[in-house]
Amino acid sequence: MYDDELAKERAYVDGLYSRLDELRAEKVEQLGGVRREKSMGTHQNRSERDAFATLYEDRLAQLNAVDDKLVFGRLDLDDGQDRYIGRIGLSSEDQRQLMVDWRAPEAGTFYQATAFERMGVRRRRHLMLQGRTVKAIEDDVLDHTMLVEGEHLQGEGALLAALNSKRTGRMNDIVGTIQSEQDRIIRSPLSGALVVQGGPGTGKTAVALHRAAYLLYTHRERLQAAGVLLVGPSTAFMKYIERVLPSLGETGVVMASVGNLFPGVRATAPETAETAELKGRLAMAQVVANAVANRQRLPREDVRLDVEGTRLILTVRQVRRARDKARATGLPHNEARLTFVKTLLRELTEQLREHIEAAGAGNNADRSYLGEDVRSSRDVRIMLNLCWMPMTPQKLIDDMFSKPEILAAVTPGFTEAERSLLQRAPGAPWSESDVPLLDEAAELLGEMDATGGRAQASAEAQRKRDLANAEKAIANVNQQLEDSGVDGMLTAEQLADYNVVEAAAQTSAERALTDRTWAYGHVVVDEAQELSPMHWRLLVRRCPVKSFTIVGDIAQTSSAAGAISWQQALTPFMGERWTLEELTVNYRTPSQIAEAAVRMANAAGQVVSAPKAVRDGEWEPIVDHVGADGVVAAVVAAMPEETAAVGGGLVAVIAPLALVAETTAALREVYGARIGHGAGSLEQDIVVIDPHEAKGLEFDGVIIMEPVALLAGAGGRVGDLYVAMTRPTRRLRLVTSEPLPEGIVR
Ligand SMILES: Nc1ncnc2c1ncn2[C@@H]1O[C@H](COP(=O)(O)OP(=O)(O)OP(=O)(O)O)[C@@H](O)[C@H]1O
Repeated sequence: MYDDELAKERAYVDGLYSRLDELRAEKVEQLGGVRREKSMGTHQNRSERDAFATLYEDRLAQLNAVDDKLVFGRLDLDDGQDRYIGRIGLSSEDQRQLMVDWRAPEAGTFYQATAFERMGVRRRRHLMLQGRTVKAIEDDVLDHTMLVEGEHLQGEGALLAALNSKRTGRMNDIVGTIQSEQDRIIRSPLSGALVVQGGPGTGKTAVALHRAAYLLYTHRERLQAAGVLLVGPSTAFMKYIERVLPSLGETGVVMASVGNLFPGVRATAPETAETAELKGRLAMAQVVANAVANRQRLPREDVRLDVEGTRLILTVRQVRRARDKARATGLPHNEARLTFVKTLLRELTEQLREHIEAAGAGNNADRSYLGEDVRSSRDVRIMLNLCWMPMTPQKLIDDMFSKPEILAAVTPGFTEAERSLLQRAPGAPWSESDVPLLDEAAELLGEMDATGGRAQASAEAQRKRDLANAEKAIANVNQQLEDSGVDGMLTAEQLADYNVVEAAAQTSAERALTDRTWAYGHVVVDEAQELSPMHWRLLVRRCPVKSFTIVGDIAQTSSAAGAISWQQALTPFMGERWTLEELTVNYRTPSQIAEAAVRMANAAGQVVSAPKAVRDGEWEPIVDHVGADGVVAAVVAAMPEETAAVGGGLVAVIAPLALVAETTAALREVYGARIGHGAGSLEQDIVVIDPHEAKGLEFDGVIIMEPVALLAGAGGRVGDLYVAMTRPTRRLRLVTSEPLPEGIVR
């Protein structure tokens, strides 16, 4: 019986792959066609062909990316029809539906139907493929009249098979085994902010990625031009997840770690918890505003300026009036500078004219050069810059933190201790908590080129005003819709429209990455508990319609600037416009290890959501007590046992930052290139990382070094140790020179 069914499914799946190959060949043919014609015809013809070429290339890339496990399910329905569910939709040449895209409404029952609520489904079949071959099938029979003796197919559950598979250092999609509580979240409406709270391993990252793919599919018209931004905690994490969306047939999502959210800056410098917390406070927005105002200075007294041998006087009053006029434009600093400079140049030119006329010197021809004389005077240029210096965000923030007199001037109300937390050397590398400050500065400074390329500056200023108007209009429309109880997402089209500013041949994603003012249609934030209020302020700027998916676990917060509750973190930015969903099942960590992590957190006085683990493991956590100088050696000694236990899987050593380098070196002496460390080293089978880098990742086996140090480094929170303990899918070992934190051992 089973073999017959298997043979039938194999034949059907062969047919699906043949169709996929046919479509691929078609696209290759079409692409070849437009490429051959490319150099001919008018400019318009060429650009049309370029557009077609891009379209075919995208479709071809999508067809290539979905090859692995193309299909994973089949539904048998009450009406006698069956329906195959796969990564994309496929139809035969005569438009017969062969396979439904998992995101289509009619595929929803594959994830939602239960024996209690069948939703018209008699049987759900999981097809488990290896390469292009169906290796096994497994049925959930929902209609019990179908349960004929001997017909109920057995086999290891598709879910457990996925969970028990060895980790590769890259996240896989879960499209074949999405559980119903996850599916409900993935398919939630687009508008507003959705917060997904869930303990470790509950699939938050998986859900966030599948939701991004779902939203792009379901709201393609609204989202394709504006784009979707996905924000994660670190570059190692972004690398870990980077293959998931392409495997779901989506390549257009813009992905950025928190440190990369400001174009042109890669912020990775470490920083103390106290400094990060202080820089993350909302009060820093005012500090940055003060720093900008500080660059709009008045001279202490009237100044004399030399213009071609003539002495002119610039009064404090004149400068103040010009400053007020420039500020009244409401433009950002660099753009308002034009008004400031023009006003003073005009007044100084007038003064020069009066001097020359009074002296009876010069003729009309000379006078036309007066303006130029004033503009090119060294004294005048220096004075104008001193009073209103054009600035880049980088220079503003760097000066503010490295020049004590500026720092003191812009931080009234701060204590000396707080100022010393902010102080640093000029040109010091950027940290993650600098990113929102740079963004805030860029917002207040505007574009640099305000006097040089005037046409460009005024076009840019016009664009900014248009953008601001559109945002205002959106806010109004949203408010009206909200007041009348209607979903407010009509506005994404408008967004898309005003993003199409310089419609170049770039994709939205490419443009969005380099454009700080890009307004996304939706933003997905992973590990969101780590974000400071200033980070949230930046993210809301990136998505004025406030359409967000926010996933995280409050108990895993380890940043001192991070969230204590979702309410506290989000209310300042979203008001009450957010809803909370919870995920309750832990798919990663075996019960023995998950329970030890919860006991440890509880013993430290922290309440954590304790999701139910779907699997029991083979081992309780293993503990090695060693002398203070024996920790590194103990890790090296334990490694053969650990790698053997996970049989070729991935092993991670999670160490306090201070021990990472020494441990990596000691392990390399034995294992050479098998040892990776730091971001992007997940291809090796043994890695050494610190708790920050471990966020969001998972490994077959984990060795934690000095758990007490992880607790101590986290400023009273259990986040780092809790995160580290919940990374393994199979085995956990702790190597400690101090008494173990309470709760870990039963
Ligand atoms: N429905 C599912 N089917 C198969 N695997 C799943 C499913 N849900 C989650 N998983 C697997 O469970 C593991 C944990 O998922 P994920 O990393 O998304 O959890 P998380 O909630 O983001 O965890 P953390 O907060 O601890 O980083 C991953 O290997 C993921 O593929």
